[in-house]
Amino acid sequence: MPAARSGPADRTPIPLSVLTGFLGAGKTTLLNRLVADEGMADTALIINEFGEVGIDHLLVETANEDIVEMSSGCLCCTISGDLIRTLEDLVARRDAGEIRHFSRVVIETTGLADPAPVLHTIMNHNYLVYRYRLASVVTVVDAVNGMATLDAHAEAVKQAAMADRLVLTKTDLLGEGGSDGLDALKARLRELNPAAPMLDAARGEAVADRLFDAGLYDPEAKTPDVVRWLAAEAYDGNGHHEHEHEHDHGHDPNRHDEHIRAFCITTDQPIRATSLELFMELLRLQHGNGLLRLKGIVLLEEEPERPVVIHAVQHVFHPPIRLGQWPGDGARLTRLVCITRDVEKSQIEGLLEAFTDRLTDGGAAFRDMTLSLRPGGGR
Ligand SMILES: Nc1nc2c(ncn2[C@@H]2O[C@H](COP(=O)(O)OP(=O)(O)OP(=O)(O)O)[C@@H](O)[C@H]2O)c(=O)[nH]1
Repeated sequence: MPAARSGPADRTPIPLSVLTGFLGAGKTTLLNRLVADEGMADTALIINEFGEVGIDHLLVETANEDIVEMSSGCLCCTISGDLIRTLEDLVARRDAGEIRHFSRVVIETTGLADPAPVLHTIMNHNYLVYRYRLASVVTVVDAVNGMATLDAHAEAVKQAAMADRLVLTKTDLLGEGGSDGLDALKARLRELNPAAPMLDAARGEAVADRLFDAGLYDPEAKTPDVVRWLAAEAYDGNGHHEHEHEHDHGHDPNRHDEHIRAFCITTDQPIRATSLELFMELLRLQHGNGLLRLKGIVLLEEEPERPVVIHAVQHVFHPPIRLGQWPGDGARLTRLVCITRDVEKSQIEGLLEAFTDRLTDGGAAFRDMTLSLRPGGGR
């Protein structure tokens, strides 16, 4: 196996994407196409079994029993032991130059899997959290059965709501008159998840670069591209996506979608660094389960010119990242985009206000009472 390493090991955290989607949605079919995609050349793909992905014709070299290299350069590996071991092993072999250098990891989850525990596993691991960072959640949705699956399964709704990219499969099977159904499915997905681009697999749109380069960092420039990542404008406007349980549009109130909220909270009130930590901690404790995704850029009182980027998937918060300057038009505004299940905008807004309110000195009471519990709390 050729080693692509020269000099010291690259310690830049490796972007990691999770590919999910309901049973039979078309994950394996998509992966089959992707392993031949040149855009996968620097990717290590983690799947459950080689048998599921018909890779034999693309196989170039077998590094060992768990890892094979495709003609595209994509490394394909099965889970050996558990996911933690596989990820540790991959990065150790890359550092040692035993396998081809890769700069992206994609993990395929099984059909019923909730992607959150996969991310928890990695982000709660003392070492892996520094070697990998979440780039994107990609959710495959079947255009033929998608509506029925969303009606029947809360997990499918959750998978769609927490995605950074949505891939529609089987649109080729819709035929004449199928476009109404497709439009309705797209509208439903858009309401669940206002910002995630939808890519049509049958039209060849689901290529590696469009699927997996959805993280905070611009893959070319390797600098944070917060404006693209937050896509805060997708949550603006008519408030339709913030559907605060009005039940005025004839939906079955038991539909799983009715539990999902997608909204953006904006404020020009700065927050102190310690208050931000407490805000995140309380958010995690009170609403972690329902916080499907949270992405944000935050105005700090101590250093208003250097915003902090925060990112959470349910109970797990990434280590915050401090930027050198404000992105885009430079407006110094805290923006939090949230996709939640059974958590209202007013609940998160209220919590943030408690920590930014000048009258209460930015939640001084909370801070003073709780800081002693968190020795050396900041990252
Ligand atoms: N016509 C058509 N068939 C598709 C497409 N995507 C998937 N299929 C078919 O749908 C079936 C299920 O696809 P898979 O790729 O196995 O689905 P999966 O999500 O991996 O399924 P699980 O591993 O069971 O969760 C297979 O028969 C595929 O051939 C598509 O875009 N068009």
